[in-house]
Amino acid sequence: MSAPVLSVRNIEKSFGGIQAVRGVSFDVHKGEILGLIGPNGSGKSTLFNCILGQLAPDAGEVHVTGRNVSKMRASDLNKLGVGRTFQQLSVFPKMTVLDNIILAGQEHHGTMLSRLFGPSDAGLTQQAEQLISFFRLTHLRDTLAGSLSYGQQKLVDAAMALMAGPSLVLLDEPAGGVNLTMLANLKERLVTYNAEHGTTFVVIEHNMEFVMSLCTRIIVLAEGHIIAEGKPEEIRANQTVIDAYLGG
Ligand SMILES: Nc1ncnc2c1ncn2[C@@H]1O[C@H](COP(=O)(O)OP(=O)(O)OP(=O)(O)O)[C@@H](O)[C@H]1O
Repeated sequence: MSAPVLSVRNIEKSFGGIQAVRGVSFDVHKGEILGLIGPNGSGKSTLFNCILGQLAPDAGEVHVTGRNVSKMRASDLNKLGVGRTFQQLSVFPKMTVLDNIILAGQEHHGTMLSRLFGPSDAGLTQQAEQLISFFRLTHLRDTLAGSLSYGQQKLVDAAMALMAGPSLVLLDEPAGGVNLTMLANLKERLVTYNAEHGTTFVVIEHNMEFVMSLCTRIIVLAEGHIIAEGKPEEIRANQTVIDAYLGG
């Protein structure tokens, strides 16, 4: 069997006296859409930031397709084929949808120097156009991103994360603040992208309906450790999970 796309091994992270993540381990295999859920303060963001090289864990390792990336910076992880979105939108409001997405591709492809003096495009426009079409944003291609609805900006954000042609994408609360119609659209597009490209997704999300319908497997964190893991229907019926959410 091939190496997991993502292997998280015994990650620990404390802030002063607060043990935010207490020895978390899990694997994610190619093509999975893994949901990472848990009550507020359970350690999801801290774990995400440790995986993505934005926080140095106190202990543990992160492997991407068998390679130890524990000490790697976020920008280098991106070059290895790991994409991400942020809880806060990362679009530039005064740039068009197309330019935002091309810029995300440029960040993946090269340094500032090569972007200034290298070929201006390198196929990025075509790739960006394809993603714009995929997310059904063609009519907004030349619109300034700042004038889009919040949900539309979330779609642009997702397209930006996919510009690197990543094998693994981490989505940080993709459904936050998005209306129901746009949410259904976002979910359907992510599922289709996953089916067409085999891209692996890991998703932190508070919206239970979204997570239950999007994910193939769910891991539940509480107080910094994993309390349950399984298919959405198993998690929905798990009494330990229900108790954790009710504060039991
Ligand atoms: N930079 C920090 N300094 C101090 N404590 C922190 C820091 N970041 C997180 N914590 C604490 O670590 C614990 C886990 O927080 P974390 O944000 O990872 O949880 P979460 O599950 O993502 O929460 P939420 O769902 O509310 O975003 C919390 O007790 C939080 O207060």
